[in-house]
Amino acid sequence: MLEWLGDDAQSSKACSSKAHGSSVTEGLADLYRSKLLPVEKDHLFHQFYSPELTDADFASAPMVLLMGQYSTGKSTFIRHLLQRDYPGLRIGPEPTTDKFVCVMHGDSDTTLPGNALVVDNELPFTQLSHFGNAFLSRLECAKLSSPVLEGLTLIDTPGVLSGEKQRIKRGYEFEAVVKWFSDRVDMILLLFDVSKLDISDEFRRVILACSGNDHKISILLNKADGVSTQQLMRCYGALMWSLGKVIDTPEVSRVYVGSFWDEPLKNENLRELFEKEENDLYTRIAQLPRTASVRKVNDLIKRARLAKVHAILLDYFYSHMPSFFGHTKEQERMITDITQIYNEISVAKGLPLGDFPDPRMMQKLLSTMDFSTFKPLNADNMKELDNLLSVDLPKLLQLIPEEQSRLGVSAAAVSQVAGAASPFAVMKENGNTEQSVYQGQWMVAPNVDEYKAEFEALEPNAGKITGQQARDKMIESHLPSNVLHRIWSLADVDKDGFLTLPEYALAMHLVHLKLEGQDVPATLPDSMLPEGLK
Ligand SMILES: Nc1ncnc2c1ncn2[C@@H]1O[C@H](COP(=O)(O)OP(=O)(O)OP(=O)(O)O)[C@@H](O)[C@H]1O
Ligand SMILES: [Ca+2]
Repeated sequence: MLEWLGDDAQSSKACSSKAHGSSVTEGLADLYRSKLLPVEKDHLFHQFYSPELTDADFASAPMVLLMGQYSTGKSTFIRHLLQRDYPGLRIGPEPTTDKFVCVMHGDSDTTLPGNALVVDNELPFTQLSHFGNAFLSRLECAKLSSPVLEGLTLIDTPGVLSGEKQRIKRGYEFEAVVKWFSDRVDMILLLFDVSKLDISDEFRRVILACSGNDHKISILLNKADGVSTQQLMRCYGALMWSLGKVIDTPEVSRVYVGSFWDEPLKNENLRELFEKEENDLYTRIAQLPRTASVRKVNDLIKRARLAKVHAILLDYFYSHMPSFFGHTKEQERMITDITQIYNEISVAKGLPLGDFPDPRMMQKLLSTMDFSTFKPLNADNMKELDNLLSVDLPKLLQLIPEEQSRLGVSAAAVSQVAGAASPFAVMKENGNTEQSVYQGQWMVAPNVDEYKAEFEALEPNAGKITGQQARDKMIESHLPSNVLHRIWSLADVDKDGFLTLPEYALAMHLVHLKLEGQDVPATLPDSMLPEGLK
């Protein structure tokens, strides 16, 4: 359902893997090492803020972080997006996911425990080792082959429960981990269940941990088919109201309303809206590989500006230490007066106050340090850093549109409908791997005769019914359109946009199987086609 590129699966693979190893990301890694890292090292940047960046931090696929209170449908959403389960996936009405799971592309299905994940230098998770063993035992990587994951990594998270007990039981700082991820991901999806809109204190803290990354937040109002249209409108209002108390400007975040799974809709009234919303969301997600390059450059700009201010700040502390006596006293004075010092430096050097680090955080860290061990500014290194900010990074930003067109990443291709003939004009199927019970044969084969009367009642013309006629009939099942679309793609065997009786029988048989709880097969080998279609 989420096809990265046009029709040609092969070329799409080639392009999407190239997209992360692109010249922009390589250029960024080189610039970081030659022009920013020296300043970071001179002035203990890694002790104050975040560790040294690795090549994997630059080359990694874009990431989407899914968060929500328990049972809001996070894991189900991932299954829906991938059209299959990830290894180790558990779904249920009780709190089920108890780990952070990095769901990423791999040639075969495997899971990797947190300890192994954080020592893999090829992956952008090495810094997570700082959160300690209690966290690592709650971290996992699930690898699987999926076209969606070729351009994207998904982070499933444990549902947020309310209550102090859960906090203590965890043994690691949930919010700090969320902050780490939210700084690095490209999109944060906050899931809500229409029937449980209250935001617990715990979840509020988790959302607050994302602050500074508010622009990455999208909201997903899930299970929306479970209420009437009128109730839904009320829910929407109530959600914005409660979010307004947590996020500064919740109206800026896009809210996607729908029911993100493959089951029949409980309320048909809003089918069209849900389809459009789902389509919009998937188009947004499909565009992430493209926007990720811009995000990476912007993140580096942010980091470089902070490193500059930080270097000047530490140089100030160093040069204001008395030469002989009164070290401790002077140091304490500077820590107390830190905001005044910020102002002084801001004016003297023309640096915006917004670039300065949180003064309380600085006061805490500085209180354990000896200012006389800091280094004065290295003029050459600072010149390189200024050059990075004023010349190199802006130049790199300009390169991005060109690179994107070369890679051929086209948003239009993503939301393109599969074969104009499909009356379920939603999304493309994704050619996923066969995970179902079929394995090339029916348990109960479709019986064409059974559907004859039904088919005749639709008044076929020259032995065929139109896509529209089939649509009206198939929609009676209340199945969501993406499922009906997949069924249609399998049943319209000759792809002429019409259904003959055997094709119709095949379609309705698949509809009935789906309603009985079986998955729609990914492909139908000839041996599974009814008589008359082989
Ligand atoms: N769109 C939907 N409409 C109705 N029910 C749904 C929908 N999506 C998921 N569910 C049901 O909600 C329950 C919770 O789903 P799921 O386990 O995916 O949630 P979760 O957010 O991952 O939960 P946890 O935080 O506990 O891991 C399951 O019983 C699932 O079948
Ligand atoms: Ca889950």
